[in-house]
Amino acid sequence: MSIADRVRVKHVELLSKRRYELKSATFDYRRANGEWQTQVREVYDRGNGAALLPYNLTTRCVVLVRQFRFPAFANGYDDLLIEVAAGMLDDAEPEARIRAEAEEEIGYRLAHVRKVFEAFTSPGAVTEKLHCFVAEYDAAMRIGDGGGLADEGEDIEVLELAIDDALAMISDGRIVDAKTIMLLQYAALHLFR
Ligand SMILES: Nc1nc2c(ncn2[C@@H]2O[C@H](COP(=O)(O)OP(=O)(O)O[C@H]3O[C@H](CO)[C@@H](O)[C@H](O)[C@@H]3O)[C@@H](O)[C@H]2O)c(=O)[nH]1
Ligand SMILES: [Mg+2]
Repeated sequence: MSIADRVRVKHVELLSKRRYELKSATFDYRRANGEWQTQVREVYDRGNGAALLPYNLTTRCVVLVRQFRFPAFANGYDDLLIEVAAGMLDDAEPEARIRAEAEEEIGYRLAHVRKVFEAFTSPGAVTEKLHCFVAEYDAAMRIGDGGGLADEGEDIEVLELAIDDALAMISDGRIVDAKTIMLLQYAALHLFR
């Protein structure tokens, strides 16, 4: 099913373009009752991304990262964020990008990675679609310390946590990142039983 016949884009204005693009779109939308309504929406386009939860069924552990996120800090979160490893695609294929991020951010060279779902992370304002992966890992796959690219400002700590502890950290507010919550809950439902 297409909804293209319900949308007529009339005007798109570029508001800002430094590293990424912020636009304002004016469009007509045909409402459920058939009436056309003009709307204006700001749209932030940073491209798409990929995220990964490595898991080990024998040790019942997962690998996460901890890093500073200025937008969360600006919104009152006074701590480093605990997240899954993730990166922006920069036009690469999601699987290739997430394998590279796993090496850069957590220092693991993974064997099989498996996409489990795609998710729009903030569809009212941001175009981003996130490709979410899981992968089995073990100690033999560790090839380095991870940590990210210091010259891009990354300063990433690698955390290996028991899945039960990570799930408890969602409940008590120590994990507040959406993609991380989604992947941990996926793991609880489908991987660790
Ligand atoms: N100079 C500059 N650097 C930026 C800016 N925005 C991001 N960066 C830098 O660009 C790099 C992007 O690193 P990635 O690992 O590719 O991306 P990410 O920030 O981890 O993104 C992941 O998480 C985001 C938040 O959940 C997701 O939005 C994204 O899709 C991806 O999953 C980081 O070094 C980051 O600091 C900016 O406006 N200016
Ligand atoms: Mg990243």
